[in-house]
Amino acid sequence: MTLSKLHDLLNLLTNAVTQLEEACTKNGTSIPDLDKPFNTSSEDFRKDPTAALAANIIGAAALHICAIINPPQISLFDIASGTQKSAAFRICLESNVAEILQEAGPQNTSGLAALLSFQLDEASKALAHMWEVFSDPTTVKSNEPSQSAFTKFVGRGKTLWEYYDDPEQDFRRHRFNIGMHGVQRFQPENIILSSEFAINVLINDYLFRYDPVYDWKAVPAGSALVDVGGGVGTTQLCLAKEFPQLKIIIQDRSHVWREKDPDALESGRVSFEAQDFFEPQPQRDVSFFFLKQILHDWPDEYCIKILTQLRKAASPNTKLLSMDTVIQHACHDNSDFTGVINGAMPDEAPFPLLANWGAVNPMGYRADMIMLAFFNSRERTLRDAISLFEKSGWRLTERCLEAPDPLRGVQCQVKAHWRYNCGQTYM
Ligand SMILES: C[S@@+](CC[C@H](N)C(=O)[O-])C[C@H]1O[C@@H](n2cnc3c(N)ncnc32)[C@H](O)[C@@H]1O
Repeated sequence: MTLSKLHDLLNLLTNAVTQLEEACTKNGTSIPDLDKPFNTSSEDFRKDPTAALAANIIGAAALHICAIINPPQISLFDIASGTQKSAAFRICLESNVAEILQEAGPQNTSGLAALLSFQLDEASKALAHMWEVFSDPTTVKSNEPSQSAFTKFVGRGKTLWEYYDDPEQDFRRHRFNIGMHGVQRFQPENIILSSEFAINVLINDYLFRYDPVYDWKAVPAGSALVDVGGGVGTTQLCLAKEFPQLKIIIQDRSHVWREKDPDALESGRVSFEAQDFFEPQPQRDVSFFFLKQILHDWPDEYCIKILTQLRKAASPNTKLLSMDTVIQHACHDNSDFTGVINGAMPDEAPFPLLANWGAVNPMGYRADMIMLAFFNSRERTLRDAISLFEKSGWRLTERCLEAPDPLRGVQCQVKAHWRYNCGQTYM
């Protein structure tokens, strides 16, 4: 390879630093100072989409340069020894050394700490057994959650959800539920509310577009939204507060339902229902079915069962909103969904970066591995999603990128919001 690629990357990086500087000067923000303790306001600069994108370009270009220039054996050892950092981190976390996580107050930090703790406990243990699953001809191609690394080697025959039902695992189940609050730390605050957003950002001559999730204000009073597998109900709380005209029903397995969010209940606009999503839904008028981080837990065959139950309970006007990661290919994708699915194609990184933003966009791919280890499931590409929904009687009509900074490093578990319509396509 000639050195020109390095020059290209360097130019990209330098231009992005200039853009970031201009955005920070305009907004009166600054970038974090590694010599000072973490402070929530040190992340404020990313609220400006131009600054957030510039930061991503800088990070992606810098890591891309490292990948080219570092000796391969060092890169390999970094990967292989990653468990040392995880082990040290877990000790810090469990023994409360990581006081820094508490600086922003318990509401904001406990979710993140619980999520990290889950990652270092259940998830790390399951991932450690991936080779055993891959090297066994009876499990390597399995699409059954009962054959996953977690079920076979950690849950001793129980899937994650069955494992959490065991009273001995009350602590871990509780931690998982709190950890789902932590997931929100990787998304824009009030992600579900991020409607009425339509920003265009021009950076390094590339146009980035952000779309609305849903125009909740336009929803008629009394409309019912059913959050299927909604956990303890945190996602819906802000929706209930902002849009009191909505009637919100949160469904989950009965064990989770015991832990429902007290704030959500107090609001009086949210009710909880024990409901297995593989079973028929109660017959009633539902305006929205909402699925957040449910489908990625299940292999296709199971997703089709869940979606088909929702389809059977839907009226012609029912919409299905699904929030999940959309995995991007590392190479350029020239699919064209123009006129078929609004906002279908993700914004790709500028050349010569990898189209999927490479190392600054790791979250979706990490989650993909976790879904495999726990459930023999996966994160899906847009094409995967289209196919899944088609097979279940739904038509994917729209994909909304989150706003305002979907490409932010840690946030790159890009929550895409797909809007589905009950069309004429139900079999
Ligand atoms: C990854 S969590 C997502 C929770 C919530 N939607 C959120 O984003 O915070 C998956 C949820 O699916 C629930 N779940 C698993 N199996 C279920 C089933 N058969 N019926 C209903 N909920 C189920 C779990 O209890 C858990 O709360």
